[in-house]
Amino acid sequence: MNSPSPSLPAAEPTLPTTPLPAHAVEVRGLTKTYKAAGRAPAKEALKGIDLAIPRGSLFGLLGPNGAGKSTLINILAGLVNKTGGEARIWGRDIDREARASRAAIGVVPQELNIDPFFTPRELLNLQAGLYGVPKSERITEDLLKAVGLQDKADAYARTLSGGMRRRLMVAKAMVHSPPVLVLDEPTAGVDIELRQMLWEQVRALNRAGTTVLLTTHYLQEAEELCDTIAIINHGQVVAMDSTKALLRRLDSKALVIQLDRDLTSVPAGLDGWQIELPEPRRLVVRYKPSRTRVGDVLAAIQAAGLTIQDLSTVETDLEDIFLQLTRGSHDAEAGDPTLLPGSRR
Ligand SMILES: Nc1ncnc2c1ncn2[C@@H]1O[C@H](COP(=O)(O)OP(=O)(O)OP(=O)(O)O)[C@@H](O)[C@H]1O
Repeated sequence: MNSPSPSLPAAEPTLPTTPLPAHAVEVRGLTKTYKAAGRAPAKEALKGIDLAIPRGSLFGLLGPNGAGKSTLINILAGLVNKTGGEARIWGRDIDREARASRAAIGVVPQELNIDPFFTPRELLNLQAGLYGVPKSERITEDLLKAVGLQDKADAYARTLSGGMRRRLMVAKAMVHSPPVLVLDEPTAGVDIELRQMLWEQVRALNRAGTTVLLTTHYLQEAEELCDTIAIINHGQVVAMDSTKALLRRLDSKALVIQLDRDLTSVPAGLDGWQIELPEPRRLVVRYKPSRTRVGDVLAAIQAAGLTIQDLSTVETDLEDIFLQLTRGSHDAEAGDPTLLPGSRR
Protein backbone atom coordinates (compact mmCIF):
# COMPACT_ATOMS: atom_id res chain seq x y z
CA MET A 1 0.00 0.00 0.00
CA ASN A 2 1.27 3.44 -0.76
CA SER A 3 1.83 5.69 2.19
CA PRO A 4 -0.17 8.87 2.13
CA SER A 5 1.98 11.80 1.15
CA PRO A 6 2.47 14.40 3.85
CA SER A 7 2.23 17.13 1.24
CA LEU A 8 -1.45 17.70 0.90
CA PRO A 9 -3.34 20.38 -0.94
CA ALA A 10 -3.25 23.64 0.97
CA ALA A 11 -6.04 23.71 3.48
CA GLU A 12 -6.51 27.44 3.75
CA PRO A 13 -9.85 27.98 2.09
CA THR A 14 -10.72 29.75 -1.07
CA LEU A 15 -13.53 31.45 0.82
CA PRO A 16 -13.82 35.23 0.61
CA THR A 17 -10.78 36.60 2.35
CA THR A 18 -11.38 37.92 5.82
CA PRO A 19 -8.94 37.65 8.71
CA LEU A 20 -8.44 34.02 9.71
CA PRO A 21 -10.58 33.15 12.71
CA ALA A 22 -8.88 32.24 15.99
CA HIS A 23 -11.27 29.36 16.31
CA ALA A 24 -12.05 27.00 13.48
CA VAL A 25 -15.30 26.03 15.18
CA GLU A 26 -17.12 27.93 17.91
CA VAL A 27 -20.24 26.65 19.56
CA ARG A 28 -22.20 28.59 22.19
CA GLY A 29 -25.11 27.31 24.26
CA LEU A 30 -25.96 24.71 21.64
CA THR A 31 -29.07 22.71 22.46
CA LYS A 32 -30.90 19.95 20.68
CA THR A 33 -34.07 18.25 21.73
CA TYR A 34 -35.31 15.46 19.49
CA LYS A 35 -39.11 15.58 19.43
CA ALA A 36 -41.17 12.77 20.89
CA ALA A 37 -42.11 10.24 18.23
CA GLY A 38 -44.64 7.50 18.80
CA ARG A 39 -43.88 6.04 22.19
CA ALA A 40 -40.39 7.47 22.32
CA PRO A 41 -40.34 10.54 24.56
CA ALA A 42 -38.57 13.75 23.57
CA LYS A 43 -34.82 13.52 24.08
CA GLU A 44 -32.61 16.42 25.15
CA ALA A 45 -29.45 15.33 23.37
CA LEU A 46 -27.47 18.57 23.79
CA LYS A 47 -27.97 20.74 26.87
CA GLY A 48 -26.06 23.89 26.15
CA ILE A 49 -22.70 23.00 24.62
CA ASP A 50 -19.88 25.56 24.57
CA LEU A 51 -16.91 24.60 22.46
CA ALA A 52 -14.02 26.51 20.94
CA ILE A 53 -11.80 24.55 18.59
CA PRO A 54 -8.57 26.46 17.95
CA ARG A 55 -7.60 26.93 14.32
CA GLY A 56 -5.02 24.35 13.34
CA SER A 57 -5.70 21.98 16.20
CA LEU A 58 -6.26 18.27 16.12
CA PHE A 59 -9.25 18.16 18.39
CA GLY A 60 -10.74 15.04 19.95
CA LEU A 61 -14.37 14.78 20.98
CA LEU A 62 -14.84 11.98 23.48
CA GLY A 63 -17.88 10.67 25.23
CA PRO A 64 -19.73 7.48 26.03
CA ASN A 65 -22.41 6.16 23.69
CA GLY A 66 -25.35 8.51 23.51
CA ALA A 67 -23.39 11.49 24.90
CA GLY A 68 -24.36 13.63 21.91
CA LYS A 69 -21.23 13.51 19.72
CA SER A 70 -23.00 12.61 16.48
CA THR A 71 -25.74 15.14 17.15
CA LEU A 72 -23.13 17.85 17.55
CA ILE A 73 -21.24 16.86 14.41
CA ASN A 74 -24.40 16.56 12.39
CA ILE A 75 -25.51 20.03 13.43
CA LEU A 76 -22.15 21.42 12.31
CA ALA A 77 -22.45 19.53 9.02
CA GLY A 78 -25.91 20.93 8.43
CA LEU A 79 -27.57 17.51 8.65
CA VAL A 80 -29.49 18.08 11.89
CA ASN A 81 -31.29 21.27 12.94
CA LYS A 82 -30.30 22.64 16.31
CA THR A 83 -32.94 23.65 18.83
CA GLY A 84 -31.04 26.63 20.26
CA GLY A 85 -27.68 28.29 20.64
CA GLU A 86 -25.13 29.31 18.04
CA ALA A 87 -22.43 27.67 15.99
CA ARG A 88 -19.81 29.16 13.71
CA ILE A 89 -17.51 27.28 11.37
CA TRP A 90 -14.48 29.22 10.23
CA GLY A 91 -16.22 32.32 11.54
CA ARG A 92 -19.40 31.67 9.51
CA ASP A 93 -22.69 31.32 11.36
CA ILE A 94 -24.40 28.05 10.45
CA ASP A 95 -27.80 29.78 10.22
CA ARG A 96 -27.04 33.18 8.75
CA GLU A 97 -24.19 32.03 6.49
CA ALA A 98 -25.22 28.43 5.91
CA ARG A 99 -23.56 28.08 2.51
CA ALA A 100 -20.25 29.54 3.60
CA SER A 101 -20.20 27.55 6.82
CA ARG A 102 -20.90 24.32 4.91
CA ALA A 103 -18.17 25.14 2.43
CA ALA A 104 -15.74 25.36 5.34
CA ILE A 105 -16.33 21.84 6.63
CA GLY A 106 -15.77 18.34 5.27
CA VAL A 107 -17.22 15.36 7.06
CA VAL A 108 -16.01 11.78 6.90
CA PRO A 109 -18.90 9.67 8.16
CA GLN A 110 -18.43 6.43 9.98
CA GLU A 111 -20.14 4.31 7.35
CA LEU A 112 -18.22 3.55 4.17
CA ASN A 113 -21.09 4.34 1.83
CA ILE A 114 -19.24 4.42 -1.47
CA ASP A 115 -20.97 3.69 -4.75
CA PRO A 116 -19.22 0.49 -5.87
CA PHE A 117 -19.51 1.24 -9.60
CA PHE A 118 -17.57 4.49 -9.53
CA THR A 119 -13.82 4.70 -9.62
CA PRO A 120 -12.04 6.88 -7.04
CA ARG A 121 -11.27 9.49 -9.73
CA GLU A 122 -14.90 9.60 -10.87
CA LEU A 123 -16.15 9.73 -7.34
CA LEU A 124 -13.95 12.67 -6.40
CA ASN A 125 -14.87 14.57 -9.55
CA LEU A 126 -18.53 13.93 -8.93
CA GLN A 127 -18.27 15.16 -5.36
CA ALA A 128 -16.34 18.25 -6.48
CA GLY A 129 -19.15 18.91 -8.96
CA LEU A 130 -21.70 18.69 -6.14
CA TYR A 131 -19.75 21.35 -4.28
CA GLY A 132 -19.60 23.50 -7.39
CA VAL A 133 -15.80 23.36 -7.68
CA PRO A 134 -14.96 24.39 -11.28
CA LYS A 135 -13.02 21.80 -13.30
CA SER A 136 -9.96 24.02 -13.48
CA GLU A 137 -9.82 24.25 -9.68
CA ARG A 138 -10.29 20.59 -8.91
CA ILE A 139 -7.61 18.88 -6.87
CA THR A 140 -8.62 15.32 -7.69
CA GLU A 141 -5.13 14.17 -8.64
CA ASP A 142 -3.53 15.78 -5.59
CA LEU A 143 -6.07 14.14 -3.34
CA LEU A 144 -5.61 10.72 -4.93
CA LYS A 145 -1.89 11.07 -4.35
CA ALA A 146 -2.33 12.40 -0.84
CA VAL A 147 -4.34 9.37 0.25
CA GLY A 148 -2.12 6.94 -1.65
CA LEU A 149 -4.76 5.92 -4.19
CA GLN A 150 -3.23 7.12 -7.47
CA ASP A 151 -2.62 3.50 -8.52
CA LYS A 152 -6.27 2.74 -7.91
CA ALA A 153 -7.63 5.91 -9.48
CA ASP A 154 -9.48 4.00 -12.21
CA ALA A 155 -10.40 0.84 -10.35
CA TYR A 156 -14.01 0.24 -9.39
CA ALA A 157 -14.55 1.21 -5.76
CA ARG A 158 -15.90 -2.26 -5.05
CA THR A 159 -12.43 -3.67 -5.66
CA LEU A 160 -10.86 -1.45 -2.98
CA SER A 161 -9.92 -2.82 0.41
CA GLY A 162 -11.56 -1.46 3.56
CA GLY A 163 -8.52 0.69 4.27
CA MET A 164 -8.51 2.14 0.76
CA ARG A 165 -12.21 2.93 1.03
CA ARG A 166 -11.64 4.80 4.26
CA ARG A 167 -8.90 6.82 2.64
CA LEU A 168 -11.15 7.51 -0.31
CA MET A 169 -13.78 8.84 2.10
CA VAL A 170 -11.23 11.24 3.54
CA ALA A 171 -10.34 12.43 0.04
CA LYS A 172 -14.05 12.80 -0.75
CA ALA A 173 -14.53 15.05 2.26
CA MET A 174 -11.64 17.23 1.06
CA VAL A 175 -12.69 17.93 -2.55
CA HIS A 176 -13.69 21.49 -1.75
CA SER A 177 -10.53 22.10 0.32
CA PRO A 178 -12.39 22.74 3.56
CA PRO A 179 -10.26 24.20 6.34
CA VAL A 180 -12.10 22.02 8.87
CA LEU A 181 -12.28 18.25 8.57
CA VAL A 182 -14.54 16.19 10.80
CA LEU A 183 -13.91 12.48 11.19
CA ASP A 184 -16.54 10.40 12.93
CA GLU A 185 -14.88 7.41 14.60
CA PRO A 186 -12.21 7.18 11.89
CA THR A 187 -10.69 3.94 13.07
CA ALA A 188 -13.70 2.08 14.46
CA GLY A 189 -13.21 -1.60 13.78
CA VAL A 190 -9.94 -1.32 11.85
CA ASP A 191 -6.82 -3.32 12.62
CA ILE A 192 -3.78 -1.85 14.32
CA GLU A 193 -1.70 -1.47 11.16
CA LEU A 194 -4.42 0.39 9.31
CA ARG A 195 -5.16 2.49 12.36
CA GLN A 196 -1.53 3.64 12.51
CA MET A 197 -1.67 4.50 8.83
CA LEU A 198 -4.90 6.46 9.18
CA TRP A 199 -3.43 8.32 12.15
CA GLU A 200 -0.44 9.28 10.05
CA GLN A 201 -2.76 10.50 7.34
CA VAL A 202 -4.76 12.58 9.80
CA ARG A 203 -1.54 14.02 11.22
CA ALA A 204 -0.37 14.89 7.69
CA LEU A 205 -3.64 16.68 6.95
CA ASN A 206 -3.31 18.58 10.19
CA ARG A 207 0.32 19.50 9.48
CA ALA A 208 -0.80 20.83 6.11
CA GLY A 209 -3.06 23.27 7.95
CA THR A 210 -6.40 21.53 8.23
CA THR A 211 -8.14 21.77 11.57
CA VAL A 212 -9.28 18.27 12.45
CA LEU A 213 -12.16 17.36 14.72
CA LEU A 214 -12.51 13.68 15.41
CA THR A 215 -14.78 11.62 17.58
CA THR A 216 -13.41 8.45 18.98
CA HIS A 217 -14.13 5.72 21.44
CA TYR A 218 -10.48 4.81 21.61
CA LEU A 219 -8.96 6.78 24.41
CA GLN A 220 -5.50 5.80 23.30
CA GLU A 221 -6.28 7.31 19.91
CA ALA A 222 -7.25 10.61 21.47
CA GLU A 223 -4.24 10.57 23.77
CA GLU A 224 -1.76 9.91 20.98
CA LEU A 225 -3.32 11.94 18.21
CA CYS A 226 -5.14 14.93 19.63
CA ASP A 227 -3.60 18.10 21.02
CA THR A 228 -6.88 19.23 22.56
CA ILE A 229 -9.72 17.16 23.92
CA ALA A 230 -13.30 17.78 24.95
CA ILE A 231 -15.20 15.17 26.87
CA ILE A 232 -18.97 15.29 26.61
CA ASN A 233 -21.43 13.40 28.71
CA HIS A 234 -25.23 13.56 28.77
CA GLY A 235 -25.18 16.40 26.26
CA GLN A 236 -22.81 18.60 28.25
CA VAL A 237 -19.11 19.37 28.02
CA VAL A 238 -17.53 18.04 31.20
CA ALA A 239 -13.92 18.83 30.29
CA MET A 240 -12.07 20.71 27.59
CA ASP A 241 -8.36 21.27 27.72
CA SER A 242 -5.07 20.51 26.04
CA THR A 243 -4.36 16.80 26.21
CA LYS A 244 -1.32 17.46 28.40
CA ALA A 245 -3.24 19.62 30.85
CA LEU A 246 -6.03 17.10 30.98
CA LEU A 247 -3.60 14.34 31.83
CA ARG A 248 -2.02 16.48 34.55
CA ARG A 249 -5.39 17.23 36.02
CA LEU A 250 -6.02 13.95 37.74
CA ASP A 251 -4.02 13.78 40.90
CA SER A 252 -3.60 10.03 40.95
CA LYS A 253 -0.88 7.45 40.68
CA ALA A 254 -0.81 3.73 41.11
CA LEU A 255 1.95 1.78 42.77
CA VAL A 256 2.22 -1.82 41.59
CA ILE A 257 3.91 -4.01 44.16
CA GLN A 258 5.20 -7.51 43.55
CA LEU A 259 5.26 -9.59 46.74
CA ASP A 260 7.45 -12.53 47.71
CA ARG A 261 4.50 -14.75 48.61
CA ASP A 262 0.88 -15.39 47.72
CA LEU A 263 -1.94 -13.59 49.53
CA THR A 264 -5.59 -14.58 49.58
CA SER A 265 -6.82 -11.15 50.69
CA VAL A 266 -5.53 -7.67 51.40
CA PRO A 267 -4.12 -7.65 54.98
CA ALA A 268 -6.38 -5.92 57.52
CA GLY A 269 -3.60 -3.46 58.40
CA LEU A 270 -3.97 -1.88 54.95
CA ASP A 271 -7.68 -1.12 55.26
CA GLY A 272 -7.23 2.64 55.07
CA TRP A 273 -5.62 2.49 51.62
CA GLN A 274 -7.20 2.24 48.20
CA ILE A 275 -5.72 -1.11 47.47
CA GLU A 276 -6.43 -4.14 45.31
CA LEU A 277 -5.07 -7.63 44.88
CA PRO A 278 -5.41 -8.47 41.17
CA GLU A 279 -3.10 -11.48 41.50
CA PRO A 280 -2.02 -13.40 44.60
CA ARG A 281 1.42 -11.76 44.49
CA ARG A 282 0.51 -8.35 43.13
CA LEU A 283 -0.88 -5.41 45.06
CA VAL A 284 -1.98 -2.18 43.42
CA VAL A 285 -2.19 0.92 45.58
CA ARG A 286 -3.77 4.12 44.23
CA TYR A 287 -2.75 7.36 45.91
CA LYS A 288 -2.76 11.10 45.38
CA PRO A 289 0.82 12.32 44.94
CA SER A 290 -0.15 15.79 46.21
CA ARG A 291 -1.18 14.35 49.56
CA THR A 292 0.69 11.10 50.02
CA ARG A 293 4.37 10.33 49.71
CA VAL A 294 5.31 7.09 48.08
CA GLY A 295 7.50 6.35 51.14
CA ASP A 296 4.39 6.35 53.34
CA VAL A 297 2.77 3.76 51.07
CA LEU A 298 5.84 1.54 51.23
CA ALA A 299 6.11 1.92 55.01
CA ALA A 300 2.48 0.84 55.39
CA ILE A 301 3.10 -2.23 53.22
CA GLN A 302 6.09 -3.23 55.30
CA ALA A 303 4.27 -2.53 58.57
CA ALA A 304 1.62 -5.00 57.40
CA GLY A 305 4.35 -7.66 57.37
CA LEU A 306 4.73 -7.88 53.61
CA THR A 307 8.01 -8.12 51.73
CA ILE A 308 8.32 -6.13 48.53
CA GLN A 309 10.09 -7.94 45.74
CA ASP A 310 9.63 -5.37 43.00
CA LEU A 311 7.63 -2.22 42.39
CA SER A 312 6.66 0.22 39.69
CA THR A 313 4.42 3.26 39.39
CA VAL A 314 1.74 3.86 36.81
CA GLU A 315 0.87 7.37 35.70
CA THR A 316 -2.65 8.52 35.15
CA ASP A 317 -3.87 8.18 31.60
CA LEU A 318 -6.80 9.53 29.72
CA GLU A 319 -8.90 6.55 30.66
CA ASP A 320 -8.72 7.50 34.33
CA ILE A 321 -9.90 11.00 33.54
CA PHE A 322 -12.61 9.77 31.23
CA LEU A 323 -13.89 7.34 33.82
CA GLN A 324 -13.80 9.94 36.55
CA LEU A 325 -15.75 12.45 34.49
CA THR A 326 -18.30 10.10 33.02
CA ARG A 327 -18.65 7.69 35.92
CA GLY A 328 -22.09 6.26 36.43
CA SER A 329 -23.32 7.30 33.02
CA HIS A 330 -22.75 4.16 31.12
CA ASP A 331 -22.43 0.74 32.64
CA ALA A 332 -20.00 -0.70 30.15
CA GLU A 333 -17.63 2.23 30.10
CA ALA A 334 -17.95 3.83 33.46
CA GLY A 335 -16.67 1.03 35.59
CA ASP A 336 -14.52 1.23 38.64
CA PRO A 337 -12.10 4.15 38.32
CA THR A 338 -9.53 2.04 40.08
CA LEU A 339 -9.37 -0.28 37.06
CA LEU A 340 -6.13 -2.08 37.33
CA PRO A 341 -3.12 -1.42 35.20
CA GLY A 342 -2.90 -4.09 32.57
CA SER A 343 -6.62 -4.72 32.61
CA ARG A 344 -7.58 -1.67 30.68
CA ARG A 345 -7.22 -2.20 26.97
N1 LIG B 1 -32.98 11.12 15.43
C1 LIG B 1 -33.07 10.95 16.72
N2 LIG B 1 -34.28 10.94 17.34
C2 LIG B 1 -34.39 10.80 18.67
N3 LIG B 1 -33.35 10.67 19.52
C3 LIG B 1 -32.12 10.67 18.97
C4 LIG B 1 -31.92 10.81 17.56
N4 LIG B 1 -30.58 10.78 17.32
C5 LIG B 1 -29.98 10.63 18.52
N5 LIG B 1 -30.90 10.55 19.52
C6 LIG B 1 -30.64 10.43 20.96
O1 LIG B 1 -29.87 11.54 21.36
C7 LIG B 1 -28.84 11.15 22.29
C8 LIG B 1 -27.48 11.51 21.72
O2 LIG B 1 -27.22 10.67 20.59
P1 LIG B 1 -25.91 10.80 19.68
O3 LIG B 1 -26.06 9.83 18.56
O4 LIG B 1 -25.68 12.22 19.36
O5 LIG B 1 -24.79 10.29 20.70
P2 LIG B 1 -23.29 9.84 20.40
O6 LIG B 1 -22.48 10.45 21.48
O7 LIG B 1 -22.94 10.13 19.01
O8 LIG B 1 -23.37 8.28 20.63
P3 LIG B 1 -22.67 7.10 19.79
O9 LIG B 1 -21.25 7.12 20.20
O10 LIG B 1 -23.40 5.90 20.30
O11 LIG B 1 -22.91 7.38 18.34
C9 LIG B 1 -29.03 9.65 22.50
O12 LIG B 1 -29.81 9.47 23.65
C10 LIG B 1 -29.80 9.20 21.26
O13 LIG B 1 -30.61 8.10 21.56
